[in-house]
Amino acid sequence: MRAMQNFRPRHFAIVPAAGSGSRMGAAQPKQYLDLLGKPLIRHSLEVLCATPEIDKVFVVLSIGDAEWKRYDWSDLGPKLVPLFCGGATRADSVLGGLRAIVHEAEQSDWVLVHDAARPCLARWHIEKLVRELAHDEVGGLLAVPVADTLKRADAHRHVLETVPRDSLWQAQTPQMFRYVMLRRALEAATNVTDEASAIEAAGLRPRLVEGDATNLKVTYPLDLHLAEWILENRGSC
Ligand SMILES: Nc1ccn([C@@H]2O[C@H](COP(=O)(O)OP(=O)(O)OP(=O)(O)O)[C@@H](O)[C@H]2O)c(=O)n1
Ligand SMILES: C[C@](O)(CO)[C@H](O)COP(=O)(O)O
Repeated sequence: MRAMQNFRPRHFAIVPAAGSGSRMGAAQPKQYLDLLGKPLIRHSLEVLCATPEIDKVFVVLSIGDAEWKRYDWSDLGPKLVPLFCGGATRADSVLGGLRAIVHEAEQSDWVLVHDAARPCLARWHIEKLVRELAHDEVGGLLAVPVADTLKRADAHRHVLETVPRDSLWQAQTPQMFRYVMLRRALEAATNVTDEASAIEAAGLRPRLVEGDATNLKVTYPLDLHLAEWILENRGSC
């Protein structure tokens, strides 16, 4: 237990990076694809490690990951800790990471889960999330309001309904919750695609913190080109 006099909840980042990138269709997992001369994963790791509010960055890699050790990460400093405990699903990988830090994280510490597949994370995204959720009872996530009209379709792609979009948001990452709350929620959850879903299933209501569209998830080949443009032109957009 840490001394109370210098008590400040710590912020641990967990970066799930154990996916196969099947929708990208590349020869290697998308987190290692070249993006402006460095592996895609490195972009958000650099930002997380350089952000003073973040105390440690745990990267969850697949057990058989043979790419990680091909790179020199030493310039990112001692904050960065690789964990070879990825699972079959993203939620399994995040839970594996949470379990791996059980002796380091305390109940009141915050965990920020960030997709390795979101390389355009900016420091202001992290700082805004940490600032706006600092006193929140539950925690929350970066999100952007839905801008397109949304349709629900049947199996034959015929429209069933237009979904009112005025209260719809697209979830992003980082998603930030207290360590024990998040671990227990994920241990109880089934078939969740983000951390907030597990928290909601526990009967709690995460807060949305507005980010922006530059923090896209690189899922399909086009997204890699969009990420490249964003990283090269972020200052002017
Ligand atoms: N078993 C898994 C699956 C995904 N992820 C990570 O979760 C993030 C978001 O997942 P996604 O974009 O779906 O990545 P992939 O699962 O690799 O992509 P795909 O679904 O196209 O295979 C990625 O950083 C990915 O590496 C993970 O750590 N463990
Ligand atoms: C966590 C997430 O990025 C929020 O939008 C998204 O759910 C990840 O989905 P994926 O299918 O695992 O990429």
